[in-house]
Amino acid sequence: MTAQQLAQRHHIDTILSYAEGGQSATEFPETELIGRSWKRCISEYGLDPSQPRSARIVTQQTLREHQDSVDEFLNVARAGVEQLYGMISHLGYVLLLTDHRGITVQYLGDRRSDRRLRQAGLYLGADWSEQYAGTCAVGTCIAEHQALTCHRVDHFDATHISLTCTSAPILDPSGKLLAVLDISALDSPQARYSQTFALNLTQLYARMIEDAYFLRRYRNQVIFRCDASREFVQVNGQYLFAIDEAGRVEASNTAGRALIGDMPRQKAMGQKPGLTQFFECQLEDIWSIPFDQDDQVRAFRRQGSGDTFFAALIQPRIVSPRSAGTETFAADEQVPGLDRLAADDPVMRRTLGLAKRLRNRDVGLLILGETGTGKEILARAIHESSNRSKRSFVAVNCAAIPESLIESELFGYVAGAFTGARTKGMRGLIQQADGGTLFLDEIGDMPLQLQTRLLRVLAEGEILPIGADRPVRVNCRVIAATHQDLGQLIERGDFRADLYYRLNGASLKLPPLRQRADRLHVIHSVLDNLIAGGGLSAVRLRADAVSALLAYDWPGNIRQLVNALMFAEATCDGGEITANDLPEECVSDRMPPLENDLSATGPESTPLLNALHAHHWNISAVARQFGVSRPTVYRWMGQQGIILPRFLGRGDVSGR
Ligand SMILES: Nc1ncnc2c1ncn2[C@@H]1O[C@H](COP(=O)(O)OP(=O)(O)OP(=O)(O)O)[C@@H](O)[C@H]1O
Repeated sequence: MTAQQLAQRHHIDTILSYAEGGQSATEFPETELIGRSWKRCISEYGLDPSQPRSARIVTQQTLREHQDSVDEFLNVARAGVEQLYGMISHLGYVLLLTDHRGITVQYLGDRRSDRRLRQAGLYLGADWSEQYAGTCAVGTCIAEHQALTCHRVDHFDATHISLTCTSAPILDPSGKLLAVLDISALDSPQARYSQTFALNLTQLYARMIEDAYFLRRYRNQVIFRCDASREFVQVNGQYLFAIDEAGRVEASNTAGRALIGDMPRQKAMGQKPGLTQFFECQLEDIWSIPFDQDDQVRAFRRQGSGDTFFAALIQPRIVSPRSAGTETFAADEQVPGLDRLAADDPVMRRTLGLAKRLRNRDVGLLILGETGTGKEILARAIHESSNRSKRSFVAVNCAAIPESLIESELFGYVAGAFTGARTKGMRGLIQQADGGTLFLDEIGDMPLQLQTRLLRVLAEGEILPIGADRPVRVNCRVIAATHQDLGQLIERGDFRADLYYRLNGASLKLPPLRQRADRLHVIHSVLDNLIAGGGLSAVRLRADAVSALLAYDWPGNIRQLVNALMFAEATCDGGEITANDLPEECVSDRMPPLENDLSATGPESTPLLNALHAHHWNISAVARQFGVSRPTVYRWMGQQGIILPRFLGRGDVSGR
């Protein structure tokens, strides 16, 4: 008896003993999956391990029928199959592609070993169904819907125990098994782990072929392709969804189905899941992804988990009348002044989309966001991209003007209106914004009685300067902003609900920097702006600095980022900012104290006054010195009775 015959005899004994329960399934075979298959072979298919079967090759006629049933798929799979074979042929592997019944419909192997391969069933037309061939990679993959390696003695049939075979399933867009990709070798090392790489490679190619087929099947529909990696989404995005014009998912690849759940079941129940159910987005967010531009990737946050996914749209090859309807949404106008404020953060995109649509309408806009998130920058950008851009943008910080002066500042006064008034009177800030935009920052700090007057301006389009007997018509667009919860202020009776509704024609949310998916873009654009504006010399950020900036929490948002970059530029050497050059709080694990954690009134009034003097009443510089926002400094000043010199009509100043 040859060594091979001995090994086969031993294998038959092992399986017979297993069938009789002589060996426990945990000892042999090595994996549960193979054990299940052996059981099926014996009890379901009635295969006899002592009767090894030669390979079954179907007739030419039958083969053609099997090939014809997957003709379109074979055309798509060809390139992937040839590429994979190019990688493995020199290692002694052959490649089989079978249909869902296990019939080999495509085969690539070494002609020099033709006879041996044919004998082993590694050949075109071979039947690798579990029912016929017993436990084997293809058959067991079909039965279990799972990729696996069937290594040597894992095979049921003793004639196969020198083979190592690895298979992965390929599913159609509805999740049904379409084909099996297999790579097999006539001889292999004993150790099963020698095939780990084969398993990974086969799974990778099975997925690529499956995706290529999906793209082919849905080539006339818009495909929403997404991935957790921004860089990979366009080359190899994992998740594919064919969508209709309402953003409903018609079909998805295996990964996509796993991501959004059991689609076939939902479909059977007559529900077509919409992408807006799975991502925190509106339909416009999806259709605003441009098809034909370099930067055609957008970030989306998953509902619930908040995980970020990056998405691109693949344009249909033929624009059907149905998908042509999407053009109403795709008309995502480019407005450079607004577009430059964000890259692919979903909240920012929605905010900017709304800002674009409303920039030339006279609805009140309310910008909401933590301190330093760029509320004033956004208001300016809206003004500059609107048809009011030729006229003034007047910014009023309601927290910065002492309550006693805010009325005259806003409404102006006529000559001789009150003692101390300028002899010629003064045009108020509202009037200065005539034809342009009035930006009311920190609107939550506006005194109640002035809220009433402001409401009248908004409702009637006219103001009554102090001391005037006739109102003056003004036509200004009002944009208000706050970091406060106006709802709470209204409940406490500190803010008028009617003014709130008048100001809040639409609210534009600015997310905190730490939540923005486009933080990298913000960091570079802030740096570029500072350099272009002459505020910084031309420095570059080293990778460790970028990592630290991306990881930090930014309680002071973009303003704090501006300060951190200015600090780093002043301390760095050789035109390169490293992590070591950043302010300590940005690189330490310790969270910097939040502004609110600082004492309510800030430093003692002497240090505050000293700082104001030292910085010539430059509030931004004082805010930087204490590491807080400008409104906080104004709040401290208000609490300590310190008034800006220009409000006192003097060159220098002290407390009240
Ligand atoms: N997109 C951006 N690109 C570059 N710099 C920005 C951007 N957004 C904001 N900044 C900078 O961040 C700082 C804070 O911006 P801004 O004053 O608009 O914030 P804010 O939300 O109005 O602050 P506050 O609530 O304190 O009034 C400014 O120096 C501004 O120039």
